[in-house]
Amino acid sequence: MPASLLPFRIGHGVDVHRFGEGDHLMLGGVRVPHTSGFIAHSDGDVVLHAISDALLGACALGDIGHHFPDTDVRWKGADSRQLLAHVATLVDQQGYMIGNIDATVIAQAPKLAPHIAAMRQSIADTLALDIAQVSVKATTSERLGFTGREEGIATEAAVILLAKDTAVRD
Ligand SMILES: C[C@@](CO)(OP(=O)(O)O)[C@H](O)COP(=O)(O)OP(=O)(O)OC[C@H]1O[C@@H](n2ccc(N)nc2=O)[C@H](O)[C@@H]1O
Repeated sequence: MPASLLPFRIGHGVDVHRFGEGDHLMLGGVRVPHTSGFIAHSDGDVVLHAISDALLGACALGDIGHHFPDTDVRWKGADSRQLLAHVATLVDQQGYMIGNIDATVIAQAPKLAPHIAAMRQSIADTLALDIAQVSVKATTSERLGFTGREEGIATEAAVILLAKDTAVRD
């Protein structure tokens, strides 16, 4: 079966950002106060980047670095919700709609539980999804590795896409 006719496509994305100067982090489109910022060309939103990479991966369209090079001045300080929204249009152009998203933030700090609901809503709003289609979780790495040493934050995301011509409608 040609890949373009697959009724479902899954994708997986990963992103990492190193802590640097600053007093907040952008995570899932939400401003989270912290003792550091991210070192990044854009706003460094590692959650939205991992989700964007998962959506691009599901469509075999490469990765965010290919679509939004960190050498392109257009993305300097960019709100990563713009990047995610653009990726969503690429998914739509491929004939797919987003089924659901599950992102896991790997961070020793800051405590993200208070911000999860806002992240889910921000992602759902950006992608015109119901919040029930968007999951965001957080976990520590038990103080192991670069995340455990609070050198940065990683995020992994999984998505499933449904072919629009086969998606079950209400
Ligand atoms: C979002 C943006 C916006 O400019 O920058 P940041 O705000 O994160 O800095 C970029 O899209 C962030 O792209 P991202 O993909 O995370 O950056 P990197 O990890 O540095 O990879 C940049 C490019 O190099 C390629 N790459 C990466 C690692 C590797 N061993 N070989 C490669 O060829 C990747 O395919 C990617 O297209």
